Amino acid sequence: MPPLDLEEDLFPSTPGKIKIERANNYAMNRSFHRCFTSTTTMFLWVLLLIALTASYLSIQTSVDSATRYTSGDRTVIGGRHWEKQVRSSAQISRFHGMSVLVTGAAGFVGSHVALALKKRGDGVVGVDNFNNYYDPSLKNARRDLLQSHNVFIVEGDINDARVLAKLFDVVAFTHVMHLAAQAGVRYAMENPHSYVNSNIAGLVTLLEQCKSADPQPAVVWASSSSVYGLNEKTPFSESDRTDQPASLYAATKKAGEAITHTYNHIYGLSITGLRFFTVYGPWGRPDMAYFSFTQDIRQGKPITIYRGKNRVDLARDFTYIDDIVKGCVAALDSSGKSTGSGGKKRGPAPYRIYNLGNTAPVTVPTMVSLLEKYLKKKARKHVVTMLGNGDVPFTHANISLAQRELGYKPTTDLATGLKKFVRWYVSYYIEDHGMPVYD
Ligand SMILES: O=C(O)[C@H]1O[C@H](OP(=O)(O)OP(=O)(O)OC[C@H]2O[C@@H](n3ccc(=O)[nH]c3=O)[C@H](O)[C@@H]2O)[C@H](O)[C@@H](O)[C@@H]1O
Repeated sequence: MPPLDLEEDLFPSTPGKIKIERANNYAMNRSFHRCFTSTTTMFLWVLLLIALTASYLSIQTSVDSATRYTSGDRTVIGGRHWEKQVRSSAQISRFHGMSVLVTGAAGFVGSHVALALKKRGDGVVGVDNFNNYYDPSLKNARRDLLQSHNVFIVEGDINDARVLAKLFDVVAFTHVMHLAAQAGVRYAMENPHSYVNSNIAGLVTLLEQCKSADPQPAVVWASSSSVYGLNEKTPFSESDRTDQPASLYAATKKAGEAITHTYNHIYGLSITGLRFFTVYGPWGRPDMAYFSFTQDIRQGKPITIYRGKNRVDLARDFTYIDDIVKGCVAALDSSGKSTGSGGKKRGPAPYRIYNLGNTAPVTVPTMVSLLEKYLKKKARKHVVTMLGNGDVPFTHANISLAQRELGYKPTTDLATGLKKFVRWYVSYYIEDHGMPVYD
């Protein structure tokens, strides 16, 4: 009689188990025969796989190197379809409109700025590496939103000079809105190299492309309020010292300001650096406190609130996204031209730095109580003394320079802005997924 569960014996969980447990001849013969047949089949499959892999690799090497990249929707970068999408996205539909390359276009600020520019008739092309620093599905959703407004986002890294060169081959960008960066203050202790990679190496790769382009674009880019570091003089003004950063993140942004200055000085690139102050709002970054607190409060999880020395509450000059977008667009509009071309400077070009804040610092516990109100749920608060993790106790922007030169005037206070954020959060995460709005 053959053993009943032969299949199980042929795939023993412990190698050799079959011999010990089932040693009758019939089983051995059948096993040997089956094993032999399956080994031959497997061998043939392996041969086939090797042949397929070899032919795939040979096709790939014969194709232009730039076409090896593929975009998120598997569009071949540099291919005809890709080029058509880039051109269509860069189409200007208003008199004296700009064509803008937005880096970090699937990010929080990038997606908002890209959409605002497109809506008023500028040509916009995005580039983003869709990394997983936070949930990439949120970035994909932002991409879908932009796509529905005919803004195409190329999936590529700003460190990839070939992708940037391809983009500039296809479109003579008048402006670059550079928002791609490794954000977050505390994460720099976990992954320091990602800050150097994006905020320094990536910035230089992008500037190299901009300086060589003919015509050169004007560059507007995101610096950070964190460059004021351990300063105690408030509010922070652009002319204040920025030589005592409290985090590696801040240090890379400060380095970015120095690097952009050299490209302005040597190559005549028009540069505007915007020091953003804790930007928040709909479609925001889940790593930021207001966002992660919202998630935790909703789920009944405890939140950790940092407190300064002597039990002083930490405070931030929280700035609403719509105000930031207006500041970015005004900076682009007023940027002035780069003077060089093909890597040669032909005269001095503007170099500007502005604070984009709200000028109304709010403490973290007050921010939490606003969230509690809008979520209709109490937070489980765990208050701890601020760790030496790169945080600064207080930020407060002096925005008079941006007010004067950009016409920047923030209009949204934290209560109004957080209410809008919670409304978006509920519609995006809860209503869209069929879950109850409030617990
Ligand atoms: O203004 C800026 O330049 C920076 O603003 C934010 O940095 P931060 O102000 O630290 O924003 P959050 O991480 O949202 O923290 C806000 C406040 O909440 C506090 N916090 C954060 C996290 C937490 O678990 N508990 C807590 O009390 C922080 O100490 C801080 O005072 C952004 O995350 C940076 O990318 C940006 O560059």
